Amino acid sequence: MDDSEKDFNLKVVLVSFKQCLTDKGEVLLDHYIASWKGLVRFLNSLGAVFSFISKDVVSKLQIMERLRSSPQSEHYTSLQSMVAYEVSNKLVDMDHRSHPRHPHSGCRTVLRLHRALHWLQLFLDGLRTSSEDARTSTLCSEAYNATLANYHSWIVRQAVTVAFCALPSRKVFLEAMNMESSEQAVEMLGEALPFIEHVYDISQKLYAEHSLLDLP
Ligand SMILES: CCCCCCCCCCCCC/C=C/[C@@H](O)[C@H](COP(=O)(O)O)NC(=O)CCCCCCCCCCCCCCC
Repeated sequence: MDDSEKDFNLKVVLVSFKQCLTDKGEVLLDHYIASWKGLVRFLNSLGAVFSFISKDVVSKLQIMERLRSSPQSEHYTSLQSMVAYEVSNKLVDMDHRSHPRHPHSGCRTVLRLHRALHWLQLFLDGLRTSSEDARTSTLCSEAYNATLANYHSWIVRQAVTVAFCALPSRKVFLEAMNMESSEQAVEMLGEALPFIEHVYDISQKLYAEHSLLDLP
């Protein structure tokens, strides 16, 4: 963790998920993208071993930013408006095709990030509730095996497992959050997690209602 990251506070990133939600329960895409950019910045601070992961997230965020700055941008203000627009205009590949027509639809791109948000939620909760001597790599892989692993190829799963071994101890990880103490970091996780869970739950319900949870 180099000094320039010292002023970077994970709490700001995790709590920023709160801004994604409107009082009507919409998930605003600009804030969703901004929160993910914060997560990528934190991930990059953990070391180059995770660069293959952050590169994939950055490429997906770029797809979403292109949609947000396209002539159709007003349809992409929220996940709800995005789903309504892409589904009603048949801009989403609903099943595997030999020649995908919409390989970079907003719906399928956000679905990949949405699944990763579930991993993050389980990992952070594991970090929060585990004992002092818990191994971060175990917490990470347990959360991964319960979520993203189900959607990844064998090769990706192998690469991820190797990357997990590079993770610092729980104590060092909590310190990397730039809070005063481990206790403060655990408390912060308890405050921030509900915001992530709320965004995840609303997105999950939206995707389930439109049968979009298995987009290729
Ligand atoms: C803290 C260490 C971070 C461990 C991250 C665990 C999840 C690892 C997932 C690795 C996948 C990377 C390779 C990409 C595979 C893609 O094929 C695959 C599918 O996309 P496609 O259908 O377009 O191909 N991509 C994905 O599933 C997206 C994966 C995104 C993973 C983001 C992981 C979270 C990053 C934020 C970490 C911040 C940690 C903060 C903790 C205090």
